[in-house]
Amino acid sequence: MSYAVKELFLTLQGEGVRSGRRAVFVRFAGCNLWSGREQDRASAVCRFCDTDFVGTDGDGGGKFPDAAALAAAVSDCWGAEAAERYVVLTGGEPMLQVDDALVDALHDAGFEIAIESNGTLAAHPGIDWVCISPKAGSEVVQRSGDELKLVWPQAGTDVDALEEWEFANFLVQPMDSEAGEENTRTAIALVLERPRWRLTLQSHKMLGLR
Ligand SMILES: C[S@@+](CC[C@H](N)C(=O)[O-])C[C@H]1O[C@@H](n2cnc3c(N)ncnc32)[C@H](O)[C@@H]1O
Ligand SMILES: Nc1nc2[nH]cc(C(=O)O)c2c(=O)[nH]1
Ligand code: SF4
Ligand SMILES: [Mg+2]
Repeated sequence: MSYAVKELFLTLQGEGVRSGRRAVFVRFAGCNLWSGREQDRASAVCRFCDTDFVGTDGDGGGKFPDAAALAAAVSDCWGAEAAERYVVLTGGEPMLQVDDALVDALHDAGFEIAIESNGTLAAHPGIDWVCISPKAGSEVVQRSGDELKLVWPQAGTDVDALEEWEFANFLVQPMDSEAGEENTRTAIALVLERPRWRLTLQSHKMLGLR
């Protein structure tokens, strides 16, 4: 299978439990909860997306003809260091494209594989670190993993129901929007009410990283 990748870059994981870790990010093109076009945002299932995932024209992006080609690009981007090789598959929605061949090729290249997914498609069982970020109004089928990252606030979210899901970590991330500061305050209030949850901030945005 070929893969449509918007951009591919080296940075630090900015979000979640593994925030601060050196990682290659592969941002797959396309999402099943929004077309990515501004004129469709108001009618999309997911309306707060902070990301351009349309097309393959970003830095390091392109159409990769097969898993070996994409794994080679990830490896080149990481560099020679053999230890702690770490790749984050994101998007758009990565589970629209991630398959056995890609998971095997990345593992063969020595990478630990993380995913950032909206959870509407089952995560590939070979992925080593599963982060699911549920979207109100969508049907989440992937209800287990390493971290559940709830962007807050989202009207229509049943937080009690989310707490029944099988995640090792429950994180709340303020929604980046015009109401950003208020969103941070309400996220803090959620954590103060519910000790099981922890606050995570999008540190890459504060640090000027991608
Ligand atoms: C762009 S999404 C791509 C992966 C996948 N489609 C998903 O939604 O999880 C990457 C992460 O950014 C989060 N995110 C998107 N827009 C955001 C915003 N405006 N504020 C805070 N987090 C946001 C998502 O919830 C997700 O955890
Ligand atoms: N530095 C950095 N960390 C991230 N963690 C999750 C991201 C994403 O867009 O999936 C992201 C991102 O876009 N940049
Ligand atoms: S599901 Fe993820 S990529 Fe898709 S629109 Fe929402 S935040 Fe953006
Ligand atoms: Mg991002």
